[in-house]
Amino acid sequence: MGKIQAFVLEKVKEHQKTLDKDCPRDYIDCFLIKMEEVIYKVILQSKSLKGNHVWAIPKVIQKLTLNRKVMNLFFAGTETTSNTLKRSLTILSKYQDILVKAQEEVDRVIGQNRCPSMEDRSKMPYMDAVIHEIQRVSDIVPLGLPHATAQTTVFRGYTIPKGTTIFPLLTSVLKDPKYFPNPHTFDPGHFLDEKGSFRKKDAAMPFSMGKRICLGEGMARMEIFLFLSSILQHFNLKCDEDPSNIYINSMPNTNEAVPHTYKIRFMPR
Ligand code: HEM
Repeated sequence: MGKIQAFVLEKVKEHQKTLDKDCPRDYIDCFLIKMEEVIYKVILQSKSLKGNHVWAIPKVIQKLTLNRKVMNLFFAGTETTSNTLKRSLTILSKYQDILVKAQEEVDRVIGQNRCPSMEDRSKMPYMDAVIHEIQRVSDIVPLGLPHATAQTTVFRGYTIPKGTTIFPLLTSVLKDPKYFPNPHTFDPGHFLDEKGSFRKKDAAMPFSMGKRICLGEGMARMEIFLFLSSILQHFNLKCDEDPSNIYINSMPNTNEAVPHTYKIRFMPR
């Protein structure tokens, strides 16, 4: 944790040194520009103030907040995607028939002579279905993130007082047999219609829903598609375990959906 914090601090310092206000490069630059604007305003408004004016600067714009926000993005954006990719490799090593079918689609749409791009996704319904099903069975944020009721709310006859902490259990939807006939089986067919076209399902919500839906959904979907397509384009996946001994559910007693670990060999195709 300390190491990541030090890394983030160093990055913020680097950004400060090389900041060009007319050409912000990323989130840190935009935050620093806004912070300066606000600090300048505070100083102008309070010429009579002496010493440290930090207390007068809204908390949401202080450097401490920037460090925390970058840390949040770091955790929210790395562990989630890498966890999903780890699970993808395990699942596809277990289900070799599905791996081969996805590779056939990669070969047909992308071929071997160029890198996958996001434009390919709409032409790859099987791969799309495989990825949606990986995210559904993996269910990596089973409890969702805690929210609170903004006002007293009546839900299915229960009165929930204002300010009550709510955990929107994503598992209850992702594994709901009403929407997914074999909820505990890995089956890309959950997301395909009779013609083999991709079939969207509202109940597939690994990124949650509503106003606070995952901020990185688009980025995560892009990363997972590009990583997996590139891997399948160039490699077969082999695990030394017998497929019946490869477990795709989370480790028991881990609330953060920690996957089982296997050694998987990447064999050039
Ligand atoms: C497979 C990948 C990912 C999954 C499954 C995932 C899932 C989630 C879930 C379930 C939430 C809670 C939403 C809620 O409060 O109801 C969330 C929030 C969030 N995620 Fe992700 N996430 C992923 C990747 C990412 C990436 C790549 C980023 C950024 C680079 C990111 C940034 C965030 C942020 C900032 C929030 C908080 C949003 C807010 O409170 O308004 N996530 N994510």
